[in-house]
Amino acid sequence: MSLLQDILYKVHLEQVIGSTNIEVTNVQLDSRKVESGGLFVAIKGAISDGHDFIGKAISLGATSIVCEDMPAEIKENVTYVQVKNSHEALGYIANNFYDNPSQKIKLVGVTGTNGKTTIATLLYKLFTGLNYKCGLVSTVQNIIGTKALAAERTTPDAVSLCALIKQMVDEGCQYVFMESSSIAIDQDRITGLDFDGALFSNLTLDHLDYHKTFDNYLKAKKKFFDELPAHAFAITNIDDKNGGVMLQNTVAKKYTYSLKTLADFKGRILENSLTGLEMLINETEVHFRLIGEFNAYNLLAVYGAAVCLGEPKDEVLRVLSMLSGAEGRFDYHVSSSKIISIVDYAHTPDALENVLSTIKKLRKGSEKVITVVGCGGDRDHSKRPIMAQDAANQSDQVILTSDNPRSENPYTILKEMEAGLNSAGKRKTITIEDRKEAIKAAVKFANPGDIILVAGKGHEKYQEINGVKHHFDDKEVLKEMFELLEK
Ligand SMILES: CC(=O)N[C@H]1[C@@H](OP(=O)(O)OP(=O)(O)OC[C@H]2O[C@@H](n3ccc(=O)[nH]c3=O)[C@H](O)[C@@H]2O)O[C@H](CO)[C@@H](O)[C@@H]1O[C@H](C)C(=O)N[C@@H](C)C(=O)N[C@H](CCC(=O)O)C(=O)O
Ligand SMILES: Nc1ncnc2c1ncn2[C@@H]1O[C@H](COP(=O)(O)OP(=O)(O)OP(=O)(O)O)[C@@H](O)[C@H]1O
Ligand SMILES: N[C@H](CCC[C@H](N)C(=O)O)C(=O)O
Ligand SMILES: [Mg+2]
Repeated sequence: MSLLQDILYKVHLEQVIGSTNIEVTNVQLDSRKVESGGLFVAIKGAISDGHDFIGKAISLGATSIVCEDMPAEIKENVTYVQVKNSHEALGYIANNFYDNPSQKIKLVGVTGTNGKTTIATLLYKLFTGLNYKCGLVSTVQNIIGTKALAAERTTPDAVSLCALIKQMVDEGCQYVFMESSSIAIDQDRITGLDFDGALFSNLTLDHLDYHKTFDNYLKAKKKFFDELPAHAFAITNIDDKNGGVMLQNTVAKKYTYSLKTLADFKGRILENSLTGLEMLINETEVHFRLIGEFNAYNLLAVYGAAVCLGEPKDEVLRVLSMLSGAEGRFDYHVSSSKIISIVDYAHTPDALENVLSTIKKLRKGSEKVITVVGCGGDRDHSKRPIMAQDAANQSDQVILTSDNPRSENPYTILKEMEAGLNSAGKRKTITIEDRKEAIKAAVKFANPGDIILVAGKGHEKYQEINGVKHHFDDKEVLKEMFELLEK
């Protein structure tokens, strides 16, 4: 329990009606979860307006309300706090309510279009390997020590996030590695957290449905670095066009990593094959189990962060060389008839291009590349035609299929993808809406030595159709089809 006046520390107040000298027992941004003695923060969202649920929150026992607009009806025994920005206020309130857990551990955040999960997961595995108890907040899962919890989003809302970090602190974690998605940064889900370090991977096309312009998307990522404290470190990929911009206005200690130019953490790829990466990192030669140039970047970022956190370089490289990546990221399998299948979470044009160019470089001879790919519904439309053509550019055969159609008609999504194909692309592409049938067709088309890429869903264990999540697992379906067709 805490006093409302303490919980409001750092919040920009406009007006207060009622006493702030009252106890708050729970903080909620969803009226349906409010319990007796609760503080309800009304947020204007994309779908609904939390201000419409203030009455409901009070009927469930809320005694404090934080809002941008004062309601017409003011109830006795309820304290109303008007703020300029409810999202930002919620960030500070959540941190104060949970007693600022991020100040009690080392917290490192990762942002960028692609690579966040990989980098955060590798950091978690590395520091666990260095004998620390660690927490992970990621798209695939959240982990406290060795206990895995399901993750609903990449970066949870401010209340769930602070509660999670508090649990990590209470259970003795010394480090927390987390993904900071651009949407979460924009919605102040990470406002008020005390970061010790931040990493930037890259910025390419995604989430324009939400951010509207590339400039807004860039600004959301940059806000993370602009708000870092001076004691934190900030590491950027200087080979990315926007890598420098990210650190322009930060007061944190600045570091760079690169595969192409001089940098604090400099890497060079000596060999890139299906057995892994042979790299020179700041003059030390190391072999890694991860595959592909994009993972060379991820490994450099992880190495840089570990060095910034004071770990001995040789020990970092020794542990890092033994690690595998995150589930569903370049997840590689060879069937009994020697057909190679790769499940990868590439769901942006850049990621798809990277995965396919990695596959291309790994090909030895005349093996065919068969790509199965779709695009998610209720997400950025602009990436759909581009991803179809990207797939066609670097594959011998493309099967367009459904990803998570969500509330959209899957055929509309597929039509938008097909519209991006040039005539050569059209000739090698077929569309099979049913994802299971699409994977089956790919396995049928493949001969020994050929490579099947199933892109877009990676670790996901479901397919979301009209608000219902049906069990679906690309790796499981591939296995089933190999068993069925290779008998
Ligand atoms: C577009 C977006 O990010 N939406 C998120 C956002 O919703 P919103 O603010 O628009 O909420 P809303 O539904 O309009 O409701 C407004 C407010 O009214 C409240 N409400 C609503 C109904 C009610 O009865 N009572 C009530 O109090 C809601 O709790 C909310 O506070 O805030 C909600 C609470 O945190 C999130 O659940 C919701 O995530 C939706 C489900 C989502 O799909 N988000 C995705 C796009 C997302 O966040 N992705 C990123 C990036 C992914 C990546 O690249 O890895 C992520 O970090 O996961
Ligand atoms: N550094 C990188 N640069 C470009 N592409 C990458 C990089 N790292 C991974 N990828 C590709 O992007 C896909 C997603 O990687 P990852 O899950 O690590 O990214 P993410 O930023 O967490 O994505 P999301 O925002 O959806 O959670 C991978 O499956 C791979 O195809
Ligand atoms: N975190 C990303 C994941 C996309 C994964 C893809 N399978 C899809 O459903 O579009 C998002 O919510 O936009
Ligand atoms: Mg992620």
